[in-house]
Amino acid sequence: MTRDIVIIGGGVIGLAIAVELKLRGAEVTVLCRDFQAAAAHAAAGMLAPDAEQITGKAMKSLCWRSRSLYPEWTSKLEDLTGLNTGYWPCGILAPVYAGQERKGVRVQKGEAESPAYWLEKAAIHQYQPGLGEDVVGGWWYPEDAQVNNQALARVLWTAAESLGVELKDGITVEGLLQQQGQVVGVQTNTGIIRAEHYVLATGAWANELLPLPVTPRKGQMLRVRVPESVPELPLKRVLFGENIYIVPRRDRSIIIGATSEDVGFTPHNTPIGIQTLLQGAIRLYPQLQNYPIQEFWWGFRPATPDELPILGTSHCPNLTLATGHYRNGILLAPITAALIADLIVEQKSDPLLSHFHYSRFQTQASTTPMFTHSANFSNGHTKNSPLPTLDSSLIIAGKSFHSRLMTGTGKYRSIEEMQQSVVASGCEIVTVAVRRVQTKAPGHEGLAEALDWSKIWMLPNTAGCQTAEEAIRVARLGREMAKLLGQEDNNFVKLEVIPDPKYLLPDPIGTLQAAEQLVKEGFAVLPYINADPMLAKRLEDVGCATVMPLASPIGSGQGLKTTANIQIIIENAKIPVVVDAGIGAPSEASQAMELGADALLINSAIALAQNPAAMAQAMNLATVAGRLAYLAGRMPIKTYASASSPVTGTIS
Ligand SMILES: Cc1cc2nc3c(=O)[nH]c(=O)nc-3n(C[C@H](O)[C@H](O)[C@H](O)COP(=O)(O)OP(=O)(O)OC[C@H]3O[C@@H](n4cnc5c(N)ncnc54)[C@H](O)[C@@H]3O)c2cc1C
Ligand SMILES: CC(=O)[C@@H](O)[C@H](O)COP(=O)(O)O
Repeated sequence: MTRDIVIIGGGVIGLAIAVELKLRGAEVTVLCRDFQAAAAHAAAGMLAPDAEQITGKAMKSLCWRSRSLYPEWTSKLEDLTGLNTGYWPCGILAPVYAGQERKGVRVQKGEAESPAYWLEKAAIHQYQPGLGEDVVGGWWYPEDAQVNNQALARVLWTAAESLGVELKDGITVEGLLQQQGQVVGVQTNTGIIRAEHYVLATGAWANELLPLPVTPRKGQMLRVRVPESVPELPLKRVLFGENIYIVPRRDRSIIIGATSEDVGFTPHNTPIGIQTLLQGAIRLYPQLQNYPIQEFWWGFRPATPDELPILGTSHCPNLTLATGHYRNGILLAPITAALIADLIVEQKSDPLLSHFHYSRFQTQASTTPMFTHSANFSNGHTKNSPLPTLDSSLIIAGKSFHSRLMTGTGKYRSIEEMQQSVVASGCEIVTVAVRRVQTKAPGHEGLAEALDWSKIWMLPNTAGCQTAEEAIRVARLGREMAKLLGQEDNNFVKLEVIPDPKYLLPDPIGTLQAAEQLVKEGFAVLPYINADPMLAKRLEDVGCATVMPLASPIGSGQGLKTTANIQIIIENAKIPVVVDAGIGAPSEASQAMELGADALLINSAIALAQNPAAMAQAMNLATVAGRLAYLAGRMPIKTYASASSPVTGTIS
């Protein structure tokens, strides 16, 4: 059984899963950037699959199952905590105006598990006094309900705490550290945290960590209060109109929501947003106009292109996805928790989960292939690609990159050739020799200005440094250089300590000393080393961000001469392994990636090609091909031939 689980995200989904996993005996940690920023607090708390007119058999079934879990689930949480969730099976009334009847989508009683009743004008006004005069009828959904989502979020947090879940608020996960198809840790703002299994439940922010098609859909809300002069609760059920809903709580507050805006993570309430809500609410239920306003707020729904959640396994066997719940995350919390816990703890996959798997987005021709960035294919050939694209980002010191090819800037015949090659390579990281830029060495004049540093991440290198002390000094200059070029937060340095100009072989002792010091100073250190597995381990232990073993001497173009040692380094490293130097041809680039290298750094083979830009593109394709081949898994090598066509079952 999987026991040690980290959940990233402490919204309603992350906490519901945490509680469920803990109740099933797992050790659970929840890492949450900001509990208060979760959509869980911003929602209205409607449990409304019928009023929302959820279509699609699988989604309907998921929603109905979740709604039916609610009474037992909330009473279990209330027993655990002694707190109230405000669950209220109040039903939802959906009044309509002339011309707005929801023709053709009516759920009639008996058609499914969820009844709905049409009320004519007289009936609806009698059933719910105080509706706007122009309401001409409406649907009554008796099974829909509500929960006080803010109370629920608190109850879930308290339940998790009392069960012994480790709750860490204020922790941002900056990257998923992956090695050989597994998540081996998460890089956080306070260091690396490791577990056996990980759950991604970061709501609208999911694609900061994985290239999932989850985007924020902003919703603005407000709350009014029933004045004391009104003795009875005037509303005892949710009113659900076109683009407006009114949710009365038992504590006399009334929630009015919600806008649906595609504005990214733009914060704040806006006059137009609030005006639209107030107009809609007053038309539906006019007496609201005199109720005192208590509060405005906004939140971000995690939306997906098909408006369905992303649930289940991922490209890594020890990473489970639970995000993209869009408008129905409060409703779907109990079923999500149950299905995800079944999957992780019991390896039991409910058939429903197959409808919500992330891979549905990979088969659409128009969608960027998941986990592999299209920037790797600058001619766009991947648009309809049937390639297995189960790759994730390259993460170095918590920063994610889609391209696994890094390039350099030296040895080009002209700045223009260098610029074209960088573009053709699709690379996102370019290394720059700090000393050569500072001294404006030949070929390095105007270099800093030649690239668009808003798109390319600079990797300052300490080329030309013969001792640890020199390298430390140049690394500090490099950090300042990156800052001057607008990369304020760039703390990367490619550490080169090379005493000998003939073979350009790095000094292992000087490199280790400099690395230790630079890590202490807060650098993300990427040390260039001979392919020495022991040294690689020592550098990892002192906190380097990667190791960069050489394939063969710098600029030699001899290709992979250190295969066996690189293989050992890859096998043992928990940080990315970047094969650097000596790659001469795309076949060698591919070969290094096929071994399982996380990335490559190639300079001379591109700069010295007859057509550098074409070679850059070839290196790009080879890097991607090698990576895919590594992920796909090479067939075993056999001593003897083995017929390709089956011999069994043939006609004799
Ligand atoms: C205005 C509005 C009204 C809504 N009304 C309803 C409704 O009536 N009924 C309903 O069912 N649903 C409703 N929803 C939708 C529902 O709120 C969401 O679907 C649900 O809250 C999603 O839950 P979640 O846990 O996935 O994400 P969230 O609740 O947003 O939680 C995500 C958490 O992850 C944390 N996080 C993000 N990135 C990181 C990181 N890198 N490291 C660490 N932590 C991270 C965030 O800080 C946050 O705390 C509404 C949403 C909005 C905005
Ligand atoms: C630019 C740079 O950092 C080089 O020192 C690097 O090692 C690349 O080597 P090749 O030029 O052999 O690709």
